[in-house]
Amino acid sequence: MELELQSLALRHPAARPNAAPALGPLNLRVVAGEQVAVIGPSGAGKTSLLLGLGCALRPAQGGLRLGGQDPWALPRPALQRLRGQLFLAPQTPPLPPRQRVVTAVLAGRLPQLGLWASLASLFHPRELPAAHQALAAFDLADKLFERVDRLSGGERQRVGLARALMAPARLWLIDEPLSALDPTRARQALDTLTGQARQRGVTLVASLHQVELALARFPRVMGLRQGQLVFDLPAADVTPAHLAALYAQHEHELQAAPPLPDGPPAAPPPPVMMQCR
Ligand SMILES: Nc1ncnc2c1ncn2[C@@H]1O[C@H](COP(=O)(O)OP(=O)(O)OP(=O)(O)O)[C@@H](O)[C@H]1O
Repeated sequence: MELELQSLALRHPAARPNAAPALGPLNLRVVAGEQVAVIGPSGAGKTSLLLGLGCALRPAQGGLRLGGQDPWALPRPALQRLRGQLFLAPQTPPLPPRQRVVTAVLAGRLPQLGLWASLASLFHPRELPAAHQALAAFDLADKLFERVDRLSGGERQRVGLARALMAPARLWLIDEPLSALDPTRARQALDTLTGQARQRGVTLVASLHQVELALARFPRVMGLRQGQLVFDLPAADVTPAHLAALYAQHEHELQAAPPLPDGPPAAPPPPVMMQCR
């Protein structure tokens, strides 16, 4: 799904009336099937951007087009249909505590089921093989019938990501998918997400605190700071100077410079050093 922002500004309903917008005004275009990482210090506007793209936050100013449509100009049923084509994964997936993992993952399918089929699926999970496959992609196949409240934080986060593989979505909006994962799991989860998005032709926009992974795994990287776009570049063109400017006064969120994209190939890769949280 293609997306376009024209001087888009976003405010949270609870924001002080005189507060600056959480995001923008911002111009942006992402073509269908593209993969974009959004980085920036805490409070930069990354989550707000994803909420705006996911039609969970109404523009305060400017325009938004998703797949060529202005979602906020659509009649309600059409807006609901459009929302069914978006998958918005919050940092902490809202998983009911006593729910089984299988039910939580199959909930990703709900936008394409009717009301009765949705209700029935709560009691008699259908499509078990698909749920199993989605979980296996995140190394969670053995948790299919486990209760959600018996999972670790990282496992819960991966269940939230497995839902994306079940969703009939054309746009995945993923907020900090790796915050509860160790470095190895983080790399695996990101490879699964980007690989699956590519296979399905889904557009992927993900906010990340792991700058080195954003640069290594995404072709395009946007830097946000105080709601403004600092850069929007191919990952290979992002330099340590860009990152230093993006994280100025927030250096604790960026503890080391990334390996230079065209640095000497003989050197062994440095350990994962940039823990931005
Ligand atoms: N629910 C809210 N009500 C009012 N203001 C908010 C709300 N959520 C975020 N903001 C404000 O909007 C701005 C952008 O916040 P946002 O959560 O989008 O940043 P972020 O880059 O995702 O931060 P983080 O990396 O810490 O998650 C901040 O100034 C923040 O204080």
